[in-house]
Amino acid sequence: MNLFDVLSVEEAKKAIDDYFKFYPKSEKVNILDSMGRIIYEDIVSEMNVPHFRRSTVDGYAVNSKDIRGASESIPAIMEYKGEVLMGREPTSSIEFPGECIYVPTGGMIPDGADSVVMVEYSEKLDENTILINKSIPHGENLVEIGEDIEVGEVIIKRGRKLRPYEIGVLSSLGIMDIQVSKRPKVAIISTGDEIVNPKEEPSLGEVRDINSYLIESSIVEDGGIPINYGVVKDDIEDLKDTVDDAICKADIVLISGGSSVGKKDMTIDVINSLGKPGVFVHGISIKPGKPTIIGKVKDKIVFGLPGHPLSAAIVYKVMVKYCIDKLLGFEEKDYPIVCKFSTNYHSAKGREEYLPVTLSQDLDNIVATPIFSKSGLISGFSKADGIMKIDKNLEGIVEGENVLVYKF
Ligand SMILES: Nc1nc2c(c(=O)[nH]1)N[C@H]1C(S)=C(S)[C@@H](COP(=O)(O)OP(=O)(O)OC[C@H]3O[C@@H](n4cnc5c(N)ncnc54)[C@H](O)[C@@H]3O)O[C@H]1N2
Ligand code: MOO
Repeated sequence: MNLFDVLSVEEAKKAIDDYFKFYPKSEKVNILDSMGRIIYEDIVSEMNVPHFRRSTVDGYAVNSKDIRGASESIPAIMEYKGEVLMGREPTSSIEFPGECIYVPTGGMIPDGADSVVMVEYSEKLDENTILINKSIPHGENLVEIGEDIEVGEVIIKRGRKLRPYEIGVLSSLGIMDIQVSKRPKVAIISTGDEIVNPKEEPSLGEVRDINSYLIESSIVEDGGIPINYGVVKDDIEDLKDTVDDAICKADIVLISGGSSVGKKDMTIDVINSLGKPGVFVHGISIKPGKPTIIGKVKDKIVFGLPGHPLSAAIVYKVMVKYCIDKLLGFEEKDYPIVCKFSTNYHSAKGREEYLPVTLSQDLDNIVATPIFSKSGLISGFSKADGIMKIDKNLEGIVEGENVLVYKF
């Protein structure tokens, strides 16, 4: 890899777009299994919600003209025409002038009424007479037909990540099954003679596998299905067989470690040996994560992630998630928060830098404080509240400057 040949993040994404057309696939799920999934098609309402006029209070349904000017000293005298039962159609309407009907919260408004006076502003004079001592405008305390959702309205747009609110909307429309994007399968292979299963006690020179756990969890968080191959030692034939198998089973293949220039760094050779065009990116101007590899084999995208855990995590977030989102048909709208930076910081000009930060609140601002961590260490991210992106054209940030932080 030549430092002068590395691509910017945007150029690397453009290269991915040139080599791949990702098409989301869909499957049908029950709405209770759809939390966090990406909806595959627009949901158009076939009905009005509510489909009848509904009271939002316990009170008397009236024609607002009848109680115009009513007050405690001069109440409106109304004829009581009975009550609406919950969940039932009213058995009568009200006539103008002078009639009212009792309606419970959520009850259907009888014809002839245009508003509901809360029961607190009424007094029962006798079995047939109600005094109303408050004037309210037309439309007060009721929900009109279609006020929530109108027939023909696109109520959930394709590509939205489903939250409890959308699932509530779907149930209000009686839609119990929906098409969502299929979860992309993402294979993760950790490489390195020194990497041992975390259940084992590492000898001197060995380290426990972090990356396949870190990346598997990230894949789950982002809506993919992880296929974890665990650790493969630095044997080119073993690695080729494992990557070949992963290419058949997964939509995206991640190989962690072996992306740099050491004599056992064999990711490039493995990708190139399995099919054309092979590797098309080696090196991205990003910190951490520079020695990233991206290739294409049998129409599948294969990433060589740098072995350092923080580098692998950043490259996953910036590049791999980009592909997962495309396979899901999801465009994340991520709104960073504006924070004051707590110190002076010299950044790597020419490389887009990602810096973990902790957040705190002073009198006027949210303050972002960097966590100085080497990319080979893991604990930095677990202490961080978010991550800050420093533009590749900046030489640094000065204390008190506004910065944008993406919360974890
Ligand atoms: N001469 C150069 N050396 C290095 C360069 C360079 O440009 N020239 N780049 C450095 C950078 S930056 C990074 S990042 C790393 C990337 O290295 P590799 O992708 O080849 O990864 P390894 O050498 O296999 O591992 C690096 C480091 O990370 C540890 N590691 C690997 N996998 C795991 C895992 N699954 N769990 C926990 N830790 C893991 C590994 O033990 C090494 O310590 O190269 C620099 N070198
Ligand atoms: O790119 Mo390395 O990922 O800086 O540590």
